[in-house]
Formats: sequence, structure tokens, C-alpha cells
Amino acid sequence: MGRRLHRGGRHPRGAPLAGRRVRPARRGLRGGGDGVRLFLRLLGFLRPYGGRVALSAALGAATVVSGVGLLATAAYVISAAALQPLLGELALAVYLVRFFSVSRAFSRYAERLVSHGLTFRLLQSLRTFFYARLEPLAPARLSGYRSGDLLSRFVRDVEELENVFLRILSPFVVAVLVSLLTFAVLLPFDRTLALVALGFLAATGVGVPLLVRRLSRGLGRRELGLRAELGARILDGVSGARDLLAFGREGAEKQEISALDRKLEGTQRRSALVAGLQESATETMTGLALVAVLVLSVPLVAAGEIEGVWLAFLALVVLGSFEAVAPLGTAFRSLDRSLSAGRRLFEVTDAEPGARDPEDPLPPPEDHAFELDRVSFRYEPAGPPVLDEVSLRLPPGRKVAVVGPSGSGKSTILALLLRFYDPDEGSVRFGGQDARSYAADDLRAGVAVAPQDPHVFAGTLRENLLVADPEADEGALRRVLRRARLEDFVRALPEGLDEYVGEGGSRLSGGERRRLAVARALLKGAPILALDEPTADLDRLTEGELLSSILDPGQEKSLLLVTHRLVGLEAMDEILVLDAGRVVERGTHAELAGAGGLYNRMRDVQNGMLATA
Ligand SMILES: Nc1ncnc2c1ncn2[C@@H]1O[C@H](COP(=O)(O)OP(=O)(O)OP(=O)(O)O)[C@@H](O)[C@H]1O
Repeated sequence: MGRRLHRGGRHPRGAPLAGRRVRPARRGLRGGGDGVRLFLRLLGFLRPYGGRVALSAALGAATVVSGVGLLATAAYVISAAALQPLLGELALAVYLVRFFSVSRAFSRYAERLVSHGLTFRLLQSLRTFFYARLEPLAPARLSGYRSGDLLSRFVRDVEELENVFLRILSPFVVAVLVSLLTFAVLLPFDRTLALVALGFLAATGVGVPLLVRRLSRGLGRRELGLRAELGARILDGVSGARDLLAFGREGAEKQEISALDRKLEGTQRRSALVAGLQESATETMTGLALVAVLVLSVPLVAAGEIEGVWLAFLALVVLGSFEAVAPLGTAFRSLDRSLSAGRRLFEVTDAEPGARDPEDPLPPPEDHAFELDRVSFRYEPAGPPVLDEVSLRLPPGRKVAVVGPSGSGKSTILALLLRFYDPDEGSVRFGGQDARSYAADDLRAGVAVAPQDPHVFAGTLRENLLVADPEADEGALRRVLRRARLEDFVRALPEGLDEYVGEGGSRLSGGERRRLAVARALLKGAPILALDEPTADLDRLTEGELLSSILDPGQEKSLLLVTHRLVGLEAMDEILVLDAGRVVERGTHAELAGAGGLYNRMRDVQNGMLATA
């Protein structure tokens, strides 16, 4: 399949490099209202855990309330003891001090237990959601993203979302509860006092965070973006290290990575500055609130409206309750990051898959006749047509080859066969029914494909083969290795089938990788065998051997061979010659070889090159 190399500057269509979105999934999740919608959507992930969320918030509030209670009752006991009352009169207060000290420790522990358990469940459901949504998007909608960027979304951005609960929702609920409770405790003493305390709590819980949000606007998004870009760049650099070294670009690459790193450091420094400002603003507000409470209550004590023994109690109630509003600044900073993470995540998951399963799919096809009926297709709505009114019939047992110059659309036919995409016009049919009536997985089960650029998993040869059929026994593995002309190669390996092939099959040659893909496709034993350039990296001798062994897939099986090497095509029932997405010739080798068209010209060029080689 035509591969795009997103390196060195800009995306072919002018979109900047570095893991940026190529295909906007859902526009308009940007403004303030959309931020609210996005936040609510993120909160939706908490819905199944409603009970735990409430319990955790209640325990969080109980922790702060116990803290305030401990401070305030202790202050009362000390003040009252100084006035030397009868010990019995203090019994309740002393009991409360003990109670609050135990309940504070207990509720803190229980709150951590519940909230972290909840967070792990939340992360688990986010990961499952993300992966489940990602799978149908591959490969059609993911080719625009760099793997490092996707990895960063999948790992870091998902982890960032734990803050939606831990640092945003829960602290917010606790702050509201504690502020109202503080107001209720102070109200019987003096209305103004209660209102002033509430005012300070609100100013600290809302004013400081708003200021923080203003100062840190965009910082979270920038930081996540830079991190993803850095990750993608490093991953790209490591996988392309050989080429960078060969072109002497390693120094330049290092400089670009350092420049990104410096930018990230700058953003993080700014975040730290805002965090520092936030903390000092909160401290200042707490101090001012304490002074205000004393300024208001001392005259009340002097006037005898409040007993002196309550003075320290009031001051410490207010002081303690700031513990509930202090985390709100951090919550607002987290909000920016969490919303950016959510946006980046949904950007990927909201993309329309290349082909969508019907609501009520037909049962898997029993007849595996594959057909393209005047199919036209383009990858991008505004892009050039890649296939233009292409028709092809592949009934069971038939062998069809698709040949043509590079970029003529050959591999795209395989992408339609695997239903990675649906056509724009015309229809793709299986057993006479439109492919859109089936679930894509059911169609794929009937096709064994060896792609042009096969993925070899970092594991052993055996593991790579078993991807096609996990139940296959040793005999079946040996048989497909023989047919793919890999048997001698495997026999010569010290570990045989258990030899480690390296990441992406880096310890295999190009031709060995390709033959491994062919063996894998043969092992699947599906009714349709589709091979994309199976012999491209092979010498002529191995090519001939491989072709003679695979061109007969068996009576009932059909074969679709995509190639630009016009070798072994005498064995095919039909050959389609594609040029710029159109079928310009079709027929058997004998018919086309004498026709004087593109097929013949391609053969002449190929034979001429072989003769001079
Ligand atoms: N995922 C994609 N997104 C956008 N354009 C694509 C994509 N894949 C392929 N193309 C374009 O579609 C056209 C046909 O590509 P295709 O891979 O089908 O050609 P091909 O005939 O198999 O070429 P080759 O022989 O070089 O493999 C090319 O111009 C290619 O650049």
C-alpha cells in the first residue's frame, strides 16, 4: 500500500509535522461552552461509579471537617481550661477532640482508599474505551498520526484524565460542603462574621483559581502537545537512527530534540511560577481571613455578645476551613490540562472509521465471490480519484492479478477487499451482497492477506506465524514455511522457529519479512488469498520458486495478486492493468502480451532491464 513518510518538514498537504491532527474529528470543541460540554462528557465516564464518587467526596469532606473540628475544639478546650472551669464541664469537648483526631485519620485513609480505587477503575475504563475506539479506525484514520503521538495520547493523556476526579470534581464538592458548613457554624455567633468568612472562602476558592486559570490559559495544552511532539520525535529518531546516521543528520536531529525539550522546560517553568503564585495568594487570603475574623469578633467579645472562650474556636474554624478551598487553584490548573487531554483523546476517537458496520449485519458470507462493480474511490474528499470505475470479479477458485505502475491504485483494491474503506461510488460485493451489509470483521475472516509492507511483531518467528492461527500445530507451521520458501532459512537458525526476529522484524532481511507475511497468510487458510507484491524483494530464482508454490492456492480458494513485476502471470485466469486508477486493459497473459498496450510496454521495459542487468 502506498506509504507516506512524514519526516523532514511538513506533511505533503502542507499540514505541519509532529503528530498534529491531519483530519479534524469534531470541530468546535474549543470555546468556553464547548469546554463545559467536554468536561461533562469526561464526567460521563464516572457515571457507572456514582456511589463511590459520592462516598469519596463525603469522606473528603469528613476529613476536612474533622481537621477543622480538631483545631477548633482543641482551641476551645485550651481557652476553657485557662478559665479553670470544673473538669466535668469540659468532658464533651475533650471527647470531641479525641473523636476528631481519630475520625480525621480514619476518613483520610478511607478517602484515599476509595478515591484511588475509583481512579484506577476510571483509568481502566478510559483505556478500554480508547483502545476499542482506536481499533476500527486503523488503518484508515490513523495514518495521519505519528505513532509516538498516539502513544502519548494513549498513555499520558489518559493518565491526565484521572485528575478530572481526583483533583477537580472531588475537591470542588468538598470545598462547597465545607464552606457551607463553616457558614452554618459561624451563623449562630454573628451573621456578619459568618458572611465575611464565607466571602473570604469564596474569594479564595473562586477568585484565586480564576486568576490562576487566566495566567495558565493554554499552558496545559501547550505542555501536552510539546510532550507528545517530543515523544513522537524521539521515537521517530530511534526507529530511523540508521538512516539519520547514513545521511549525517544525527546532529541536526539532536538539536531539534533539544530545542523541543527547551520549549517544554519553558512551559513547565511557567506552570511552576503560576503554581507558586497560587499558593502564596491562597496563604495571603487565609491570613487576611483570620485577621478579619479577629477584627470582627474581638469587639463582639468585648461587648459580651460572644463569650471570650469562643474566640480561639472561631478563629481556628475559619483557619481550618481554608484547607478545603486551597486545592481549588490546583484544580483549575488541572482543568486546563485535563480538558486538553480529553480534547486530544476525543479528536482521535471521534473520527469516522473508514467503513462503519451496519446496525444489523448479515451473517458472515458463505459464498466468498468477491466483486468490484464500477468502483470509484478517493482517500480524501478533496483528493484525486484513486480508483475510477474499476470492476473486478473474483469467484471462488479464480486467480486474478492486478498490475500497473506505482501509485496506480493496486493496493487500494486490497484495502477495499479488507473493508478498511467503503467506495465513494459503485459497490464492493461478497457473495453477491454489498460489503456494507456485513460486519467488517466477518469479511476479513474470509481473507488472508500478505500486505506490501507487512508488520512483523517483536517476538519469535513462531509467534509471528501464530497470529494467523493460534491453534496451528508444528506440522502446519512447517508446511507453510515450505510453501513460502522459508524452510531452509528457519532450519539454519540456531533457535529455529523460536528465533527472535527483532522489533518490526529488524533481524530479518526484506525478502524474509515478505515471505514470513506470505507464510502467515497461507496459514490462515482463508477462502481468499490476497498477496501484495509478494516477490518484490526477492532474487529471480527465489521469486520463481515462491510463485510456483503459491500460485495454486487450491481448488476452492481464490487468489488476488497485486504486483508490478510481470512474472508468473501466465498462470493467472485474468490480469487487470491499472493506470492512474482506471482499468486500461484486461485479459489473460496471452491476450495482453500480444495486444501492444501498457502491459506489453511494461513487460518490454522489465525484460530490457533484466537483460542489461
Ligand atoms: N492512506 C492514504 N491516504 C491518502 N492517499 C493514499 C493513501 N494510500 C495511498 N494513497 C494514494 O493513492 C494512490 C494509489 O496508492 P496505492 O497504494 O493503491 O498504489 P499502488 O498501485 O499499490 O502503488 P505501489 O505499486 O507503489 O505500491 C497513490 O497516489 C497514493 O499516494
